Parts: sequence; C-alpha cells; structure tokens
Amino acid sequence: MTTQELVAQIRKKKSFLCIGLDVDLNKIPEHLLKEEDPIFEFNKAIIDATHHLCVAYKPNTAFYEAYGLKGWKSLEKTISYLNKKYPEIYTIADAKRGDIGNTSTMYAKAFFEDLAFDSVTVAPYMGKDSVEPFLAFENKHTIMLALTSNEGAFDFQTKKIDDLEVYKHVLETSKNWQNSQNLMYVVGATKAEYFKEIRKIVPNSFLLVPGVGAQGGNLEDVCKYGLSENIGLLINSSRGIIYASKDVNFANEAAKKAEELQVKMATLI
Ligand SMILES: O=c1ccn([C@@H]2O[C@H](COP(=O)(O)O)[C@@H](O)[C@H]2O)c(=O)[nH]1
Repeated sequence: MTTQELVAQIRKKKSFLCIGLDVDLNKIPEHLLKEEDPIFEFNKAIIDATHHLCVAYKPNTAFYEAYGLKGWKSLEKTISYLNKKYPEIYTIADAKRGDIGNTSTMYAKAFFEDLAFDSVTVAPYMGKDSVEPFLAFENKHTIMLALTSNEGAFDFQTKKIDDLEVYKHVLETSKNWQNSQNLMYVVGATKAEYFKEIRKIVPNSFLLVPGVGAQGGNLEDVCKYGLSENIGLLINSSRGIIYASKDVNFANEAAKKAEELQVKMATLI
C-alpha cells in the first residue's frame, strides 16, 4: 500500500488507530480454546468487529512464534484474511528484524512477499546495509525503531554521541538512505515530550506510536506535536483493546474500546 492510500483511508475513517493483535492463549475467552485454531478465530472476531474504526492491524510476531508452527499458521491465516476481506487495511508485521544484507533480504521476502504484509518493523542497530534491503521493496514500508516506549529506551537511545542523542542520529542518518521514502519510525507514546524535537528532524514521516493504553501513553499528548500535514501518525493499542473482555461478547467490548480512541482521533484531525 502506498503512503497516499494510507492517508486517504485515515481521512475517510477519521481514524489513525492501529490495533495490535498480540494474542496470548491465556487471555482469550475460554470458549475459543475448543476451536481448531483459537488464535485465528480470536483475530477474525476482533477484526470483523473493529475494521471500520481503525486503519491498521499490527500482529507482533512473538505472540505467534511462541506457539511454533501452529502459531505461524495462525499468523498466515490472519494476514491472508485481512488482505482478502479488508484490502484497504494497512498491515504491520511487528517483527523487529535486521541483519547483514543478504539475511535482511530474506526477512524482507518473508514478510513482504510470502506473507504480503504492507510493512515490517526493523531495528537500526546494524545500520544502513541491514535496513536498505527492506527499503528496496516498492510500496512496502520499513518501520525503524527510533525512540521506543520502554524504560530501557534511556539505556542507549537518549545517550549522546557527538553531542546528539542516538535516536536523533537514527532519524538524521536514515533520511539519506536509498529509498528513504519507504521509511517510517517507531516512537513510543510514553515519550510524548520528545515529539516536538522529532518532528523538527522528520516533519512528514509516518510514526508508529505504541504505548497508548496498557503502557499509560496518552493520545492527546502525542498528537500535540506528533501530527503532521499528512497526519503522519499510526497510534497502536494492543492489550487495551483486544482484552477488553473475556466473555462471549469480547469482540463487541473490544470495538467499544477502539471506538473510544477513534472518536477522540476524529476531533484531532
Ligand atoms: O517501542 C515499542 C515498540 C513496540 N512495541 C510493541 O507494541 C505493542 C504494544 O502493546 P500494548 O499491549 O498496547 O502495550 C506490543 O506488541 C509491543 O511489543 C512497544 O510496545 N513499544
């Protein structure tokens, strides 16, 4: 999907919500555990109940890899359900990959070609030659970690090298990489006070913002400086939406949580 198509969907739905599909079998309604593929049945119900309120879904691959081959099959079924039934929806494989060039190309093929995701998250630590193989894919986005939502972000990302914080180096340097128009960045909602500085470096880039909901990030605080001319934000909430309830009405309860965020978003754009 192109960035323009993503922006058009955001404007149409008045939503820049991304729902995280981080499925933990200990947290889903018990009646689903009798199904052949409980993870897929859970995702399908959540997607059918919330697709009109959000523009993107983000399965974190860890939650699928943890269940081995079965989990990977559930991921495959989920992305193919989304691509067939809701082709306008933007999809993010939150896999945080990146390696030497030829290995990165294989990661990119796995997520962009085999699974047909629109985007994948990558770590910047191995530098340009580890990220450019992802950027070479047309109409696919590579979402690079810049300033993450966790406490450990202060261990390295905010430390200075040559008088500039590491996360700023990540943003500044990557702007000059080949096909950098295909880059987006992860910035945690728990770091709202950093958005003003970040927008000075990447005024128009899309930012994937996890941390609203369970991690305590605040939508309005992020939007104050995070919104750009083309909206430029995808705000993710996973546990805060998908685990709204454990009873048979779980999908409707999740939709209510998603709607709370979407209604606020509509007033902000
Ligand atoms: O800095 C980061 C990068 C990624 N994540 C991921 O986003 C979701 C957040 O889930 P919640 O349940 O809404 O807290 C999850 O998949 C994380 O691995 C992040 O939180 N922070």
